Amino acid sequence: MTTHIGANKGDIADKVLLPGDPLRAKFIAENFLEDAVCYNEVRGMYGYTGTYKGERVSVQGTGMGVPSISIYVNELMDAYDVQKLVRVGSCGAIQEDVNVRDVILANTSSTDSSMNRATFGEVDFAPSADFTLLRNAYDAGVKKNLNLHVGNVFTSDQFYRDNAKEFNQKLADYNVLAIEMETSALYTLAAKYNRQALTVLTVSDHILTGEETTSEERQTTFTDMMEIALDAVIQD
Ligand SMILES: O=P(O)(O)O[C@H]1O[C@H](CO)[C@@H](O)[C@H]1O
Ligand SMILES: O=c1cc[nH]c(=O)[nH]1
Repeated sequence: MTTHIGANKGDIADKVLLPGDPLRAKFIAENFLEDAVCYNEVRGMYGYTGTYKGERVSVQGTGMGVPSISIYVNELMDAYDVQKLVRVGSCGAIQEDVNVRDVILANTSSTDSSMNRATFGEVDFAPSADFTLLRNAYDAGVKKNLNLHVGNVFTSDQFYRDNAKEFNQKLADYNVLAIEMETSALYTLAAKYNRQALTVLTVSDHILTGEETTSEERQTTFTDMMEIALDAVIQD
């Protein structure tokens, strides 16, 4: 047991999918895992372990934002010895050629989170994806004929930002593909613990055009992302 996860060591697989939304964790467990068992309900942040194509896999909700995902990822890596972690999240696109429901693989993440400044001071640490997981997910996405993008995403500390238009335009000018709220922390912690991590995102809304999906769709229908994340995490 840890402060936020009510599981015994061994209840959690060494490969874990990480949706922000705990109900997306439940959906993945119910629709993709065989013999799924719920190991965590603390704070309603569901965690399940089952098998996918014969491999033991867990799925753990992380909540929203860097402080929340950092709690779960620290505990998963430190106390449960999790080795491979793939975030399956939603994001808002800021490029014209990235459309709602497209899938993004984050090879790196920029951020305004203070977490890395607290660790590195003046140095800008570059949080990066694990190459093997990235390659596996890319190959799985190509096989499924997805509209796939690989690039830099922005991990934001704010969902609602005062100077959003100007700020998002600056990010877009520097070729950032989309905005979400957790990846920089996941990649930084993976580097610290020497583990493998990747973020796979589905574009839930387009920040430039205003097009968006419903909360139900965000919870249950981003199945291409879920499948390529599962296929990536079970491969060597
Ligand atoms: O859909 P999830 O995984 O929660 O990801 C995105 O959605 C939330 C904001 O609505 C933030 O957590 C953001 O990163
Ligand atoms: O963090 C997020 C997620 C989806 N859409 C956004 O605009 N931001």
